[in-house]
Amino acid sequence: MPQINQFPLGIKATWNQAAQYNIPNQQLADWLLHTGSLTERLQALTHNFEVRVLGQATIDADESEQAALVDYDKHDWQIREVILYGNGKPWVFARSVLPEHLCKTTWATLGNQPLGQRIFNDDNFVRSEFVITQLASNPIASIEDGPLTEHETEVLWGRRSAFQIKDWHLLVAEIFLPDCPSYISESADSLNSSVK
Ligand SMILES: C=C(O[C@@H]1C=C(C(=O)O)C=C[C@H]1O)C(=O)O
Repeated sequence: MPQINQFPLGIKATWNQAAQYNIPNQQLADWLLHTGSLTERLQALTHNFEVRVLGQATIDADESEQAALVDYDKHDWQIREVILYGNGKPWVFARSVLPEHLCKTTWATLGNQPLGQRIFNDDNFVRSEFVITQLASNPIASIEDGPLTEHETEVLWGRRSAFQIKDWHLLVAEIFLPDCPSYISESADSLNSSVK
């Protein structure tokens, strides 16, 4: 797996409601609007799953993220960027805006555990509606050496949603990278040959 040393990468995107897009197929729509843990869904497709933390630090969120967090000006925040790998391939680039208070208390030991393991094992979390984006370029292209992907995908799709737990809000954005199973037909033969 290539050595990765750039942080923050950021996500330069315009986010809109799903209804404003012509999502090319039902399978991709199902992945983009999946309300359960993305980590768990990906882990079910591979015996080799890994979270690679690109960085996590107390740095400013971008304008779009600040606008999406109603209490952005009231608290300190950390940016966390990770790549979720399946079978050694980069499947998802995720960027989260997290309350520094949670990062220093409840999630002080998060490290390279999936954030979803904390969120989806706590019934107090409430998820907002997804907004969707399409990216013309791969957000991790600048840090991946070697062939980026075997799968030709003109456009990359992503989603973002806010979570609330008690008085805290956080934002999670996930870009499905070219090798993500979300783009691979789930007919039994093609999926087994592509992602296992
Ligand atoms: C929110 C989830 O956590 C995943 C793991 C993340 C992390 O470890 O930073 C970020 C976003 C997700 O892809 C999830 O599994 O749905």
